[in-house]
Amino acid sequence: MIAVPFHQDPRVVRGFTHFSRAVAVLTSVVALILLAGWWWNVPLLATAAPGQSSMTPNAAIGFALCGGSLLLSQETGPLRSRLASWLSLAVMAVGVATFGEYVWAGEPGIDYLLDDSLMALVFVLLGSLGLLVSMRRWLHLREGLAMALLAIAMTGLASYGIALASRHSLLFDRVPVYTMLLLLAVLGWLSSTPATGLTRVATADTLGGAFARRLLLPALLLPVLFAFVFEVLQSGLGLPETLAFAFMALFSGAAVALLVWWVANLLDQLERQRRETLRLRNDADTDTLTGLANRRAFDDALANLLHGQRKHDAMFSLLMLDLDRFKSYNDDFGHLAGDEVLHITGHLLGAALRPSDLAARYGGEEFALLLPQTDVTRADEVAARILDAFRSYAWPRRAVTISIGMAQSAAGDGDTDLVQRADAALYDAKHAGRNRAVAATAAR
Ligand SMILES: Nc1nc2c(ncn2[C@@H]2O[C@H](COP(=O)(O)OP(=O)(O)OP(=O)(O)O)[C@@H](O)[C@H]2O)c(=O)[nH]1
Repeated sequence: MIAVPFHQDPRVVRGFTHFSRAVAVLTSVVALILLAGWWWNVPLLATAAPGQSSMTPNAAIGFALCGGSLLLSQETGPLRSRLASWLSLAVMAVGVATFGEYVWAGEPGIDYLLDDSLMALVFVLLGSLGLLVSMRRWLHLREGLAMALLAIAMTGLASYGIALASRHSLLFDRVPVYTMLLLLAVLGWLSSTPATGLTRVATADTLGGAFARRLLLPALLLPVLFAFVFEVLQSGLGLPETLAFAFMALFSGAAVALLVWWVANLLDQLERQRRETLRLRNDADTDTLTGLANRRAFDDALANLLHGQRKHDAMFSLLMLDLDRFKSYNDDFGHLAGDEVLHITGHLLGAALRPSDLAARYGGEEFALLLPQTDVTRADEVAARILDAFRSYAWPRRAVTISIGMAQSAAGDGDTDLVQRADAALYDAKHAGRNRAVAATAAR
């Protein structure tokens, strides 16, 4: 399979970068506010969420450093990226210190995310992720770290869903603020390199990109919803466990079906848009009388093939074709009859070609064929087929013939060289008596 490069949507890439910066600022500011609240013992600021205990310094410092590192990692310049790496190292140090406190201090002098050791792990992972992103190293490892952190944050959020449904204290204390900061920080790090790794698909200007942008967030929220619904069924409504499971299975199925329906709807909408765009583009590139490509489309295709010839030595052939004594046909039978001949010519040329070839109306009663990866010997066979098709066609008024000039592309061809060679060969075909094909090399 040919490797086709990824195409990013620049607006989406900018959006991801702005999101990442906003996350960096938000994380730092929230963490600093909570740290100030803890320092001056302001209950309102120190409290992570109503009714929950305060966010203590380790977590606040860790998130503040993480936000700073995320902000600096997006700036260019070796000094800033080195500073970003150091800040991420400091985040790891917060994790290690937290773990030390947990193991050796005996009493937890710190607050915790899910519990002490898990919070320590979170900061070690978060710091490692930041360090690797800042250094632009080991893509797969850092994405593995991001996924692990995302799983921790999602577990926290799911537990929040359960707590919300049962209205009792949270499964993991102080989940909302910590978990939201963690979730934002991970998404912020992933978005900070929008053109690499997993994020690359979400910023692509393709169908896959559109899906990823619309569906990833709802998919991430599903576990929270599931946990919430299950708890409502069991504790809120007091259903027996079996019944709660049965309803849950029903709910999961319905949720997945809804997601599939959403995907199908999106696919349908995007496909219809794509077809309409193709139709408009096709209309703009098509000659209405003959149904062949118009001059503009021919010029584009020729430029592409010439580019391929220069870059990759990809040879192709050009055929210039001109109806014989068409003026007298018009004079004898009228312009409309002449138009009919042009229309039939479009059919005959289109039928003689492979899907990869291009037949165009070059202008008036002159046509051009582009045959990729075809040398002049093969082009001669195509020309013979076209001449035969013209000879054997049951023309309505009188037989119509066509003359053909052929030329093969060559290294060093400029923009007009090939057309000039094929035109010269066509001129020779006319002068040799018409109703024939002449190759450019023979013509010269
Ligand atoms: N009906 C019709 N005629 C066209 C169209 N475009 C160009 N023509 C006619 O095509 C004729 C071309 O004539 P010439 O260039 O003198 O060449 P020819 O009579 O085909 O003679 P040779 O090319 O030497 O064989 C002119 O009479 C144009 O009016 C078109 O869209 N419809």
